[in-house]
Amino acid sequence: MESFCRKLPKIELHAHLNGSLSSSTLKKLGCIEESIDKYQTINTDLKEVFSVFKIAHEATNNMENLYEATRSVIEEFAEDNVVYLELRTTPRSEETMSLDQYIDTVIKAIQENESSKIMVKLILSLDRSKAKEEQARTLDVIIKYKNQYPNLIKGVDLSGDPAKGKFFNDLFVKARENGLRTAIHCAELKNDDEVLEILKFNPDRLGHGTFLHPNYGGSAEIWKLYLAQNIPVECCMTSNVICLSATSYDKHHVQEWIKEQLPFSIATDDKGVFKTTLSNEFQLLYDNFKCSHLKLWEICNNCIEYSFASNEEKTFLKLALDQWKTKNIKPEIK
Ligand SMILES: CNc1ncnc2c1ncn2[C@@H]1O[C@H](COP(=O)(O)O)[C@@H](O)[C@H]1O
Ligand SMILES: [Zn+2]
Repeated sequence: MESFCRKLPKIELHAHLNGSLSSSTLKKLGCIEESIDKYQTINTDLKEVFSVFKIAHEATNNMENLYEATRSVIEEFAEDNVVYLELRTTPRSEETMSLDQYIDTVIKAIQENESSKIMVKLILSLDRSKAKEEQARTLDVIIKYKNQYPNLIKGVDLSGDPAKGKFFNDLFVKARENGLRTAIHCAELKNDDEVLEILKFNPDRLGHGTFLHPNYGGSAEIWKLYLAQNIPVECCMTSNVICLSATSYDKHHVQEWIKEQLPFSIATDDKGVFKTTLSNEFQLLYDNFKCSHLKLWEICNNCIEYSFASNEEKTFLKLALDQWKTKNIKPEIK
C-alpha cells in the first residue's frame, strides 16, 4: 500500500511554504540542529505551533535562501509524485527584502524549477493576526502581481493563528472582484460567528473545517449552510492530530466527508513541521478508513476539479490521472 500511495499521481492544494521546509533544507539554509528539532517538535498545540514558524522565517529572511527554500519544497513534492501543487505563502518584508522582492523571488523559483513532472501554482496568504490596514496593503500588492502573472498567481488564502485577528469580508470581496480565487482557513478552532461569516462569503475552498460537522461541534445552522454551499474542505490529518484539534487519526472529521460524499482534498499543511508527505496522508486515509485503491485515486481525481488550474490544465491533469489508473488499478467487481 505504501508504494501505491507513493506512486499515485497526487494533487496538493494546501501547503504553506515556510511550514514545508524539510530538515535537510533547513540545514542547507544554515539552521542549527537545535532550531531544526524545535521546528519539528511534536509536543505542540495550535497555540504553540505558530512560534515554530519563526525558525523558518529566520531561515528564509533573504532572497537567496527564500529562492533555495522554494526550489527545495517544489523538488520534494515532485519526488513524492505530486503532479500539481498549489503552494501558498505569506508575502513579508525583511531587512534585505521588500514585499515585492519576496513575491518576485518565489515566482522566480517556481518558474525556474517547475519540471514536466509537476505543475505549480501560487496562492498568496493574508495573515489574520496582522492589522486590517497591513492586510489591505498586502492584498493590493497581491492584486498587482496577479494581473502580471495571471497563470501563476491563482488565489488568496487567509491563514495565521486562528486565535488572533478576524476574517475581513470586504478584503476577500475585493480579492474576488479582482479575479482571485479564495481559500480560507475556517473552523480550525470553534468560532461559530466567524464560521458563519466565512460561509456566507462562500469561498472557493475551506482550510481544515474542523468544527463544521455536528458530530464535531458544528451548530445546526453552520451545517445547514455548509451543505447548501458544498465547499471543498482541505483536510490535513497529521496537522490536526499533532496540533490536538483532532483526538486521533481514526476520529478525524474527514470520515464524515467520506461517508456523506462531500467534497474534500487531502493535504499536508506544513510537511516540514509535521514531518509528513502527501503519500503519508493518503496512507493514513487507507489505514484508518479502509479506502480502496480506486477510492484513493478518486479522491485525487476530484481534487483536480477543486483546484484553481485553468480548464485546459484540468483536462491535461485528468488525462494523466486516467492513463495512470488504466495502467495501475484493476477495476472493482461490484
Ligand atoms: C497549523 N495550522 C495552520 N493554521 C493557520 N495558519 C497556518 C497553519 N500552518 C501554517 N500557517 C501559516 O503559514 C505560515 C507559514 O508559511 P508562510 O510563511 O506563509 O510561507 C505561518 O506563519 C502561518 O501564518
Ligand atoms: Zn494551513
